[in-house]
Amino acid sequence: MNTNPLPPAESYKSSNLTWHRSNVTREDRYRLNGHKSCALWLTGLSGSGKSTLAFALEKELYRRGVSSYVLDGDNIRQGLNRDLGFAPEDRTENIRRIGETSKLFVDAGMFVIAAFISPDEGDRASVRGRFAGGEFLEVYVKCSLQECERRDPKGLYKKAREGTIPNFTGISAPYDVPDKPDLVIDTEQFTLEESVEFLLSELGERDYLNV
Ligand SMILES: Nc1ncnc2c1ncn2[C@@H]1O[C@H](COP(=O)(O)OS(=O)(=O)O)[C@@H](OP(=O)(O)O)[C@H]1O
Ligand SMILES: Nc1ncnc2c1ncn2[C@@H]1O[C@H](COP(=O)(O)OP(=O)(O)O)[C@@H](O)[C@H]1O
Repeated sequence: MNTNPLPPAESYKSSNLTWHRSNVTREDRYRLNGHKSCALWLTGLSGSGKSTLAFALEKELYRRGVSSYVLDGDNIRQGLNRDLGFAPEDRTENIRRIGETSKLFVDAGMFVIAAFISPDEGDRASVRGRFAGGEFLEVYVKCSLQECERRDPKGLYKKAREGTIPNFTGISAPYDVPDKPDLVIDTEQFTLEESVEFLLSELGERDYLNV
């Protein structure tokens, strides 16, 4: 199994590096956990339902004895990525770091549920490129801008319309609708429970939930 696609060497700031292999294989970790691992990458507008869906799915996986962990934009930006803002280059670095973090979780044999707007198709493709086939599923959390703005769970759209939040995705910054997502969850069509059930059944059918 190809577990380590490496980024191009010219992108490293350091030289004279050696890759150290673990004595524990991916298959060892799968056997220990009783399931495989995968990154579920949730992308969508603010208010589309990424966080709600991510944490509901995490809870259901937990109930089924499956190890998973949510990486959520709002949370990560208060810790690991607190040095980053919302300019395009900051978003790119945000997504790159989360892609690398997600890869560590998958290497460790866990499911990672990454909930980030991740508006740029190129940034999302770069993350996908860091994973071996089958280790990464892009999930488009689909919801119209109109409905996201109606929900406005944090009052951010209102502020963005008033001009107090610059570079706000969907209002004053772009969102690239995924071209070929692996899965689509339309949160205007399906309830939260239906969406979680759908994701669980997809993981089951794709044979991730056993060894
Ligand atoms: N300018 C601007 N644009 C978009 N979002 C903003 C902005 N400022 C703050 N927020 C809050 O930050 C959350 C998005 O962070 P992400 O790390 O997911 O963004 S990105 O992927 O780097 O585009 C986003 O969370 P979600 O609403 O859960 O998507 C907002 O709560
Ligand atoms: N079918 C649905 N799936 C997920 N969230 C929904 C759904 N219907 C309504 N909502 C609501 O939409 C809002 C989505 O907010 P949130 O999960 O923070 O989105 P995001 O993380 O994409 O910004 C929440 O208030 C949630 O209760």
